[in-house]
Amino acid sequence: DLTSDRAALLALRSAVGGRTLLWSTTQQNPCQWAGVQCENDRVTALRLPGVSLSGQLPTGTVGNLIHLRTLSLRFNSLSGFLPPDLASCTDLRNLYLQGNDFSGPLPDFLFGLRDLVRLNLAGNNFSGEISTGFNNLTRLRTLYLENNQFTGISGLQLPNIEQFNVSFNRLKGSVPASLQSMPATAFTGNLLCGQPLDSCSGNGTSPATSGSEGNNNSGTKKNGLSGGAIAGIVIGSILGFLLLLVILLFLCRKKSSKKTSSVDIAAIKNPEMEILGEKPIGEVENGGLGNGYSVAVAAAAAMTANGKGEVGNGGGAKKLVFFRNAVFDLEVLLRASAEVLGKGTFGTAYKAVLEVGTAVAVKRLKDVTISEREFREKIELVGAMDHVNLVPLRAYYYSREEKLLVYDYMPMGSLSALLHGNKGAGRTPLNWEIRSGIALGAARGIEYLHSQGPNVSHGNIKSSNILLTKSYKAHVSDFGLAHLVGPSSTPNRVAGYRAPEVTDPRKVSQKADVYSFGVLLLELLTGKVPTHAFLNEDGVDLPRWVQSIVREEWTSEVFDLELLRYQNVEEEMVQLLQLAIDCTAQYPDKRPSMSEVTRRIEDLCHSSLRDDEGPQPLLVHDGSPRHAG
Ligand SMILES: Nc1ncnc2c1ncn2[C@@H]1O[C@H](COP(=O)(O)OP(=O)(O)OP(=O)(O)O)[C@@H](O)[C@H]1O
Repeated sequence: DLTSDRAALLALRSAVGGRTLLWSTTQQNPCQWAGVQCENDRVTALRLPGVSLSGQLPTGTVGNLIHLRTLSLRFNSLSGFLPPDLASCTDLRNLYLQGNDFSGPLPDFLFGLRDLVRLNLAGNNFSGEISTGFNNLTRLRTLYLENNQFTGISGLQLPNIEQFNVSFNRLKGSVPASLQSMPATAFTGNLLCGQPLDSCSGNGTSPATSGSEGNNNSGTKKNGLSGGAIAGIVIGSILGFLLLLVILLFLCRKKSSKKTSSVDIAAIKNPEMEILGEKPIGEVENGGLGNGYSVAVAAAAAMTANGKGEVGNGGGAKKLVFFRNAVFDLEVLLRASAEVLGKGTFGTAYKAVLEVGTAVAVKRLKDVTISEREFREKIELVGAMDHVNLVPLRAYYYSREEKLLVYDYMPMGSLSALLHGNKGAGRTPLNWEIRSGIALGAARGIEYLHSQGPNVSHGNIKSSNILLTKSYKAHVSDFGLAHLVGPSSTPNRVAGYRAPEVTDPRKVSQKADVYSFGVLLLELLTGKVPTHAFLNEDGVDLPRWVQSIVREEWTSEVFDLELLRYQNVEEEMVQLLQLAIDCTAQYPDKRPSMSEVTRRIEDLCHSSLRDDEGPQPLLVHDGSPRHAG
């Protein structure tokens, strides 16, 4: 009953201490204690992540909480073996023990916990074989065992597993057949071979064809190309050749019209502009709203010269180049007015609202020091990026005097404004769901950029470059612009996000993007602005401030008060915090890749949605009860 559960919790408190000491023993009902959750007068969930528990877990503590469904003791300093009486907790579905110092081989009783759905033992000192006992756990969907000392993995059959990682152990041999569809990152940092890693043949230790899993198919598959693959290569080559031909023709054509290319936008003889009596674009900078001129009008003026979204075929002017089909009517755009959205590193951004109500954002770049050719090459690459979590660049305009970029307008503005803007009444509270969703969207956008090649990076990740739709979907903006402008135009406010190794803002590596993203995560979690202002206030930057607090084991002190209202997600918050800390590691090599970052955020979003199996089991159509997950 609850009395015995209370006694078990008190035994835990006296054995491993930590912030469980804050539990009020005068309170008879343990269900009120931080991290404890009850149902029907029994403790069903115990979550004590990052509360500096230390030492060995003795029997008679968690093992006596026999109705536990979720046990989370992650990111503490627990050590030694797991208590054998944990075997009594047969209702356990979620067991999170990552980030401790547990050691020894995995105890057999673990494989008697048949209801286990999620098991995370990553970042401990477990050793020995990853036992085939796991094959008994048919409900298991998540198994994280990375960063331990495991030595063997053969015979593992987990056909239902969805999330799996055994990277950075001491595993040898071939990857078990049932796990070959997992990404290679699930196995890296071991001496494993075979799909999805390199083929086993050649090293003599564990050839794929004679591997313990005996997957002969995978061996033969790797050695020869199928007819389809050969046909694909041939067709691909022909298409590539044709593409090259088209590019060459395009370049020749461009060269022949080079003489006319210095005509700028203001010089375009456009009747619409004369009717409107607009000022030249150079006067806009200080005028902003109300000077009777809009950048969009200038852009539209440029666009209407041939009515097809391209200026100057034969007129001698430059082109406003669209990357995709024009989504707005140019005639309508002509009548749009612009308002200043703000000045940024690369120039001023304007919002142009069309008569029909649609809006575009137009950015006027300043300090573009690179040549026209280089600019066009780089901006073409930017325009080619296409992902749901990027702000699409619709078009650009280049002349000696003016460089304009036309983007989709994002109605909810930036994450920065959302986090640090209106703090008063009427503000929409930013709950965990919104924040973690933004983190995930932004991560996916950046991951996509990084997937374009090892040298493709964003270069300017920060909260004012994460723009939001009405449903708070995150879109990464400004990608690639850092490579277009001179170093002089980088203001101090970027400094809070910049990785320590970055000296030239035009040369920002992917790992430096990861650092900036880590700072952004910290900003999301703490609600603090990572600028120089912050640095002056506390004498250290945001990553170091957070690290110092976490080191002092007061993890929850760092979180934004608005977030702390959502106690049931503290586990996920701590996990995201840990990720942010990993991303802001001083040395680039120690930081995770963006795809790893995305995966980890996906996992924790996943677990915050499905971590708790509520008191009411879900009913499936056949009427039998089914637990979520
Ligand atoms: N497509 C867009 N939709 C809505 N708002 C935008 C859009 N692009 C930029 N903004 C907003 O306009 C303002 C100025 O943006 P801009 O990108 O020029 O500068 P920044 O993001 O503050 O700094 P940086 O230039 O270093 O990225 C910012 O508040 C930004 O959130």
